[in-house]
Amino acid sequence: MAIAETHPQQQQEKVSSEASAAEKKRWTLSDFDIGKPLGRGKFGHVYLAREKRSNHIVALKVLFKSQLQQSQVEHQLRREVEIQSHLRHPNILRLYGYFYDQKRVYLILEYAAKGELYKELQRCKYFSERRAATYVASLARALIYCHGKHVIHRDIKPENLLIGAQGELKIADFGWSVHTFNRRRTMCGTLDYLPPEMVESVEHDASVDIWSLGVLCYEFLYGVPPFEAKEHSDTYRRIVQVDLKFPPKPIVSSAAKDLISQMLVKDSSQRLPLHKLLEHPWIVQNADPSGIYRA
Ligand SMILES: Nc1ncnc2c1ncn2[C@@H]1O[C@H](COP(=O)(O)OP(=O)(O)OP(=O)(O)O)[C@@H](O)[C@H]1O
Repeated sequence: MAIAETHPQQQQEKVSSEASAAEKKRWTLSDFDIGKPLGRGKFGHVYLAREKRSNHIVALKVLFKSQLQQSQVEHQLRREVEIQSHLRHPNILRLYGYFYDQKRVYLILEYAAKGELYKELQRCKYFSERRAATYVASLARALIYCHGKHVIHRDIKPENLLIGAQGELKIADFGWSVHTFNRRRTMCGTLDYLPPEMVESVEHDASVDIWSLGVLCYEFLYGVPPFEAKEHSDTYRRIVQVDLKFPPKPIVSSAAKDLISQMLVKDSSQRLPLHKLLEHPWIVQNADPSGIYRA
């Protein structure tokens, strides 16, 4: 598929290695037929679009440069594009490429046909254990993949999750993600000189995603996040104290509560590692191995 070949890194490499070769293809708006609006975000709009040559359906996110500049998020966007365009996983929304004109930046994204997860959660109030476990397992797999590439998401929540055509979950927003080792350091081999606390800090930092996944698992099953409170300061206090309570309704199995309790642990080194999560009885018994929830 033509469109998959053109993430920015590849464009860059091709341009430098084939400097004298024929002009390298770059995306422009005229490569796409624009369809219905899919939604709007803080910085622009998202449209259904079709790449004319391949007929491939994508979501085209149009961001206004002026708004990005005003909110000083250009740096964040650059990082998001750099990170997301290099990730290939069935549960991570693909970013195929980008282009820009004078006023706008365009992101060519995988189209998630079933839309936003948080709307589904609002509609259902809370999910069944089968559905929640299937989603949690697929997110754990996606995060294991990210962490293996030293990428920490840091912002796992229902608003950042989309649902694909088959019902599979897709992590969509990498705006707060970080690449924990800069490439020079790893590639030059200076890793050898890093002290243990810095080597360990990768694992250590990655455990923030385990916490967020625990919060998300709770929210899937109860319909509200675990440390919710009227005032910000109360939520803050409840998080710091890990004031975790399981309400009597809806009824949730003790296996699910056990898993959540093992993820929402204050000492980050004691949180259940994601590969262990996949072996937890609640996941094994409830998650659909295909990663697809069928109603
Ligand atoms: N790849 C996609 N496939 C299908 N629908 C999408 C896709 N990306 C975005 N949308 C829809 O467009 C809406 C706006 O997306 P966008 O990412 O711009 O904003 P947001 O995530 O809601 O907010 P923010 O501006 O804070 O990032 C989403 O809420 C979703 O409904």
